[in-house]
Amino acid sequence: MFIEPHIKGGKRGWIEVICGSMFSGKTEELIRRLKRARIAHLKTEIFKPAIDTRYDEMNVVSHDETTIIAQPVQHSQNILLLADDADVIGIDEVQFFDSGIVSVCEQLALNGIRVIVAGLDMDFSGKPFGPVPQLLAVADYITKLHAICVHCGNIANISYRKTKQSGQVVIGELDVYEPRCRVCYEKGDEV
Ligand SMILES: Nc1ncnc2c1ncn2[C@@H]1O[C@H](COP(=O)(O)OP(=O)(O)O)[C@@H](O)[C@H]1O
Ligand SMILES: Cc1cn([C@H]2C[C@H](O)[C@@H](COP(=O)(O)O)O2)c(=O)[nH]c1=O
Ligand SMILES: [Zn+2]
Repeated sequence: MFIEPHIKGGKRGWIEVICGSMFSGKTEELIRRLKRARIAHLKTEIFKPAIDTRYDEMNVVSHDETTIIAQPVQHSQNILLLADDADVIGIDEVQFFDSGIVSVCEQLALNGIRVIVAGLDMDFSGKPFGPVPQLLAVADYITKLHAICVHCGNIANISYRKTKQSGQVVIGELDVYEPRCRVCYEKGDEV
């Protein structure tokens, strides 16, 4: 479990990254941290890339249907404009943002904001996904989560794509992806 850092005096910002495969609980963990911040009477703002309309155009929704109100944005720079006077900012599906999201997060943290981002560390082929490696490099706190391999019940670290689509970005759910462990991932369609 992630323990919120206790900062002595002054308003200091920092960057938290929650990463892992699909179904590992990234969105649930993001929502949990944001709800706790609200309980502490902190002002929160939540953003997601406009491309992700799977469950809902506006809200961030986990696979288990936990929900929180969010603002869809087209470009990372919009977040700086919409941040208002937030104490805590959450960003889901951060892998889909342009590379400018890294400096946006750093700027927000410099401004004293706690920035929590959640996203896929790897795509379906095992390649690092979009800005996530750079975000991991500049993060103050990192949480790596794991799903359960749908074939053997072990810890799953990667999202296996069940279709033949080859592009990096293919929005989908269990119809397109399943979380797998290393061994079951290597077996491909022969699992
Ligand atoms: N194979 C699986 N392993 C773990 N959780 C799963 C699996 N399949 C479905 N789930 C559900 O997905 C939830 C996590 O959803 P979510 O937070 O949206 O994950 P992520 O954002 O990492 O894709 C779990 O609490 C569980 O109910
Ligand atoms: C592995 C992988 C995933 N995607 C897409 C599929 C989903 O729409 C999101 C991930 O959502 P989650 O909250 O982490 O379950 O990303 C993709 O476009 N390309 C990939 O390689
Ligand atoms: Zn497995």
